[in-house]
Amino acid sequence: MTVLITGGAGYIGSHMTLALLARGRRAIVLDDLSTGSRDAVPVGAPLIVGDVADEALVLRLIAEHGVTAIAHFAARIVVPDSIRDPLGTYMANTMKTAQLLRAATAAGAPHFIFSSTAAVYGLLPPTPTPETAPLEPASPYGASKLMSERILSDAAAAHRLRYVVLRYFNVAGADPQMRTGQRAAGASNLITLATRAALGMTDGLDILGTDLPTPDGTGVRDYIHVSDLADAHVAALEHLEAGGDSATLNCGYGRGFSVREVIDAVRRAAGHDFPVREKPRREGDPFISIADARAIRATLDWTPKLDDLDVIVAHALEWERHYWGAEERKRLWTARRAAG
Ligand SMILES: NC(=O)c1ccc[n+]([C@@H]2O[C@H](COP(=O)([O-])OP(=O)(O)OC[C@H]3O[C@@H](n4cnc5c(N)ncnc54)[C@H](O)[C@@H]3O)[C@@H](O)[C@H]2O)c1
Ligand SMILES: O=c1ccn([C@@H]2O[C@H](COP(=O)(O)OP(=O)(O)O[C@H]3O[C@H](CO)[C@H](O)[C@H](O)[C@H]3O)[C@@H](O)[C@H]2O)c(=O)[nH]1
Repeated sequence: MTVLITGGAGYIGSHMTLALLARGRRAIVLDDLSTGSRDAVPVGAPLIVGDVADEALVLRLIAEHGVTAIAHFAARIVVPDSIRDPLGTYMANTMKTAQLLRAATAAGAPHFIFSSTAAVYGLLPPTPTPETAPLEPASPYGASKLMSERILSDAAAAHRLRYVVLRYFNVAGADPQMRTGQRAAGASNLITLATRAALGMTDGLDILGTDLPTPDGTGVRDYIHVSDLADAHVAALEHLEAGGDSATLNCGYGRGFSVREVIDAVRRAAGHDFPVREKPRREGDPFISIADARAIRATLDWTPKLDDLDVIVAHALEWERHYWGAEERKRLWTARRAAG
């Protein structure tokens, strides 16, 4: 009963590995370290450096370790990169998911958990957004994930495979014990950027749009703590192991916060102010993105423990401080100043 975690050296996969080990489960990590980091893989889970599309390798791992479930996190995740390089994105996300599924079905691994995204819903979904909302991804990234969902459901229908697709909303925060967190220097998500601005690693934060049709004019998102998200994966695995049906579920808390509310939370956590500039809206950003989270609550045995923006932001800030260290923060700040 070993779980193969692809992308387990990355941000979310490393949290799921911790969550599994905490339950006394066996986990192995397959990661090519393209964006992940060796240090992120928790002690207790062997790391195999390799590609999810290496079918011979995956077949060998399944046989040698007795793999009964695959949690597939490995992907290229940067939306603007997917617009610049759609073919690379489809190859990395969609084709490689198909290749991984070919190995999984050939070896008879019965359970599969897939990391999808709210980006499958497009720019103007109904809010809160149910799983039945129109699927109109606005980027190759969202489309690559939607196509993977379809491939997975077709493969499951034809083989002895059951799955849970989790469509994440906005993932943030870090392990409360600071064992792992966001390690990408180039991370572009709001909470990471705001905490780095508060720590003086950058010269401030841009609010991307203050004239949106939202209560305070800034974008609204459903921020979910990464450790709660990891627990949702474990609950999804246990659902499948208990004989539960395949399911596609939103993964969010079902409530939203604006950019200004996030900034206020970061100011509270840091105990001081930091520079904030008002800029035009970002092309292709949804105004509001909030999960209709009823289906996940009804389907999985999952109770979020960290549904509090102040907690999410405090953990993100503590991680940034802990991970980067004072010297590195100073170096990043100086490099940023030199770059203008
Ligand atoms: N971070 C978010 O806010 C968010 C939101 C929605 C969905 N997701 C999805 O969650 C998953 C994990 O995202 P993350 O934020 O942890 O990203 P990440 O970049 O930190 O992790 C991805 C990991 O996959 C590895 N990888 C990439 N291609 C690989 C390959 N071909 N073979 C083996 N390993 C490979 C990378 O080295 C990295 O360790 C992704 O599928 C992403 O699309 C993330
Ligand atoms: O410097 C910034 C960065 C972001 N924002 C705003 O903050 C909100 C959140 O933006 P993020 O970049 O943190 O997240 P997105 O909602 O754009 O995207 C996230 O959710 C998507 C799903 O909808 C995808 O999964 C994507 O990978 C993931 O990063 C948005 O209103 C955005 O305009 C700012 O004001 N300033």
